[in-house]
Amino acid sequence: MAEDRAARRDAVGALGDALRDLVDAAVRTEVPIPDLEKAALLAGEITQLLRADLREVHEIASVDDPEIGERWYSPVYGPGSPVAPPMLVEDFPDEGRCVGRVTVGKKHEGPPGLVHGGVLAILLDHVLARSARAAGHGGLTATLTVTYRRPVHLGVPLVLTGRLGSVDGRRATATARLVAEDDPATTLAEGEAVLVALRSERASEVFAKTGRAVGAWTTRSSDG
Ligand SMILES: CCCCCCCCCCCC(=O)SCCNC(=O)CCNC(=O)[C@H](O)C(C)(C)COP(=O)(O)OP(=O)(O)OC[C@H]1O[C@@H](n2cnc3c(N)ncnc32)[C@H](O)[C@@H]1OP(=O)(O)O
Repeated sequence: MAEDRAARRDAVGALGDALRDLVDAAVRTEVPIPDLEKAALLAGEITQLLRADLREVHEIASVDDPEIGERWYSPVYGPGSPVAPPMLVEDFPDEGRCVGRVTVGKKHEGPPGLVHGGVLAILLDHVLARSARAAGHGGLTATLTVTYRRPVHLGVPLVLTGRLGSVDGRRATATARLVAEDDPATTLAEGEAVLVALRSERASEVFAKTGRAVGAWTTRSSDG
């Protein structure tokens, strides 16, 4: 079974890579209209193939690991997600820190040539929540503050560092910083968040429709 899941994860990742290439080509192409029309038909055929067996919208993917918290279709880091940049994230739980590495492409453009501010917010939110989660203080984002200091260009390798700050009961704070890999001294954007772990009875209520225990995403590790 474990081997089946590993093989499926590989296949999901390969499809994700192919679809991200497709999305990149789709948002950059200047081919003639007949070619656009042909591409739309071909895309429809792929959709039909995949729709033969779909999860319900609340169902967790068979490739996911809700106990650890990894999600194969995360819009931030999911190997299977066509909309994920995707960001690669490394956890340093003992330091309450995580580091994300990402290069944002055309599909996430805001002002011409620049990364959309909302996309920067999702990337910051992820490393903020994840730095707390990695250190055992998982929770939902209650507040998120983003400060945009410099324009962030498409196609530039970026590094995001999230750090757990204080922990007080179910509430934790975290801070994050975004820089270009080749200019780590210049802050491009900063994030601050308050993360609140759900009470376990509330978590059961909120996530009932998934039919699974999802503590990895919502509660402190000490809550089980
Ligand atoms: C390996 C893979 C990793 C995976 C890593 C995962 C990364 C995923 C990142 C995704 C993060 C998200 O997008 S999360 C999704 C977006 N966020 C949400 O959907 C949250 C929606 N909001 C809510 O459900 C609620 O408002 C909560 C849970 C935030 C709080 O409700 P509650 O649980 O009833 O809280 P309550 O009892 O009132 O308060 C508990 C304590 O928190 C404080 N508190 C509550 N709200 C706030 C607030 N906005 N600012 C300050 N403090 C607050 C209260 O004062 C109290 O402190 P005291 O009196 O005890 O001192």
